[in-house]
Amino acid sequence: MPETASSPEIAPWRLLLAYVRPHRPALLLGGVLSLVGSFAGLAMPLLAKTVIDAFGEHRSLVGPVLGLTAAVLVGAVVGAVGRYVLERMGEGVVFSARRSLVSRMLRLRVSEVDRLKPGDLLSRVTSDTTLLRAVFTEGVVEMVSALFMLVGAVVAMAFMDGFLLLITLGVLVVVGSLVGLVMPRIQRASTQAQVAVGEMGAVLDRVLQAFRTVKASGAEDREIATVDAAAREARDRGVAVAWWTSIAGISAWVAAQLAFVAVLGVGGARVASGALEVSSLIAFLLYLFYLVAPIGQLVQGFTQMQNGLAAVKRIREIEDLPTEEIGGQAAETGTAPAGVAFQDVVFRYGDDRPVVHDGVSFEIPARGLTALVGPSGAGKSTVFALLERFYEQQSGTITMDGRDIRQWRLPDLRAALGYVEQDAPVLDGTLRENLLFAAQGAGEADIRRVLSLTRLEDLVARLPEGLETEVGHRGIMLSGGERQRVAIARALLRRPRLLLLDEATSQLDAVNELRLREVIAEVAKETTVLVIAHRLSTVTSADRIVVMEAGGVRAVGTHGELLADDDLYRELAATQFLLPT
Ligand SMILES: Nc1ncnc2c1ncn2[C@@H]1O[C@H](COP(=O)(O)OP(=O)(O)OP(=O)(O)O)[C@@H](O)[C@H]1O
Repeated sequence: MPETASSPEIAPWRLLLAYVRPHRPALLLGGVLSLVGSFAGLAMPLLAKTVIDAFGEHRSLVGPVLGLTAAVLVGAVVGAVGRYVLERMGEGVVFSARRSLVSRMLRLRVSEVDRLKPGDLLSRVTSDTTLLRAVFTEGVVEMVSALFMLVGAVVAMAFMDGFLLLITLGVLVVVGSLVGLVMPRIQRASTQAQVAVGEMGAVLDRVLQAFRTVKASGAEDREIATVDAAAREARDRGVAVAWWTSIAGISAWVAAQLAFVAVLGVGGARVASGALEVSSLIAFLLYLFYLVAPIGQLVQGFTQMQNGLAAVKRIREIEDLPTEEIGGQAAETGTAPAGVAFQDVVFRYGDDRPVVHDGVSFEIPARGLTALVGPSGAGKSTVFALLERFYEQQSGTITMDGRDIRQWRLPDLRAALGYVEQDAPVLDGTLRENLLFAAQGAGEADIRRVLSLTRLEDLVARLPEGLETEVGHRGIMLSGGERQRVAIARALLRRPRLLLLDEATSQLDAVNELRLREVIAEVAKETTVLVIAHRLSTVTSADRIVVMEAGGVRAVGTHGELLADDDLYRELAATQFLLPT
């Protein structure tokens, strides 16, 4: 399977070969067995001729009939084994393509995934990879064996009667040209069909992501119509493939019939004149029909090839996207609370996007609670995204422990951070799996400590199977406050040196808010905590508050200092944090 990225100019068939390279022995074995099967098939008319000749010459039929039977049996068995070997190899190709695609996908940069539609990505991993299987089982090998049959039949026919062969070949050339005209249309339609299936996945994904909103907005019918339009497009493209394939098929069939009539007429005359034996004419006609199947096979194989090539291009588009660079050398980074600093950081999400950070500078010492506040869109969550190195700033420096985070090895940097996103998701699985998600090695004592710290013991006691209870879509749905504390517990189990907590904007009830404040205060005693704060309780108990506005840092201070000195903060406190004025 291809390992390297950025090779847009490589021809798709080369990419296809790269997938099959590790499976060459199986392809060879399966191919040879299939050919042997075809060869047995090819011998059939000749063997039939020996039976007819023996009959005509009053010789024993035992030998020729046994030969014919053996050819049928051997051909069937060997062909079946060859087919199995190829199917098996096809599954292997699909498996390795899926594996490499998934591992590539999870290592993509966040900025790349931002631009992709999840549903389309899903369809590339599931349905496009499936098309690779058919390329080798029904594509390449069928085509090779069809060619073999064609050539074999033509050679055998040449031995029997050159003149009749000329007639046959004339018809074949006409068919070949017709099929050649149709092929590019099949190719175009199959690419469009796959794009349409991907698009349908993307539309469906959008609906499922916002399922409740769709229902609450009464938008079911409209969304059904959107999915329907995408499905219709996929169907139309599929029908176009079927249309052109059958045009190619019927042309081959009509040509064979025409050739049959011509050969029967001319051949009959030649038999009458004694230039040709009856048995040879029969064998010739059998071979003529043998040509029909391989031509159909060629058309079918070519269609599969086109599907596969289109799929390989779509798969490759993902494989060519840049992945994260791990960088640096593994280093012992300790477990002490970390200090961080932003210096003149300038950042935008893309070259054509507006500036989000326009010279952000602040410093946070190790240990204690720092609150980031500011109007919506000021760039607070972006501070976290940059610290996690989901994106890279265009200029300026971000340091942790005084060292530029770009010099850190990425896994080391992230291991030092605990990250709780706004509306942090609960993953499908047990509560224990959710807690251990970021720290697989954590022990029972660690779990108990974190559960007590995040005030989750009551929840665990209430759940029917405690930590082993399934939560999320397939199990018990947790409340907003519980989800948030589970997310904090998950981040804390990592023993972060810096905890990044993006408070959800949704209002928590008084009990949950008190619990959250206690949790944050306690965690801040042990480690550095940086909170994007939307609540008064978090802001007032912070050691320092960084006020952000329009991509810059406007002021830094304690709640009291900022209330006295900063107008924006006063306004925020009065409105956003519900401070009595
Ligand atoms: N992944 C992204 N791609 C492109 N633009 C983004 C992305 N994330 C955020 N932005 C833009 O960057 C700006 C700052 O967003 P950010 O989420 O950092 O603000 P915020 O201060 O955290 O806001 P809020 O308090 O509403 O969460 C916004 O204008 C937003 O549209």
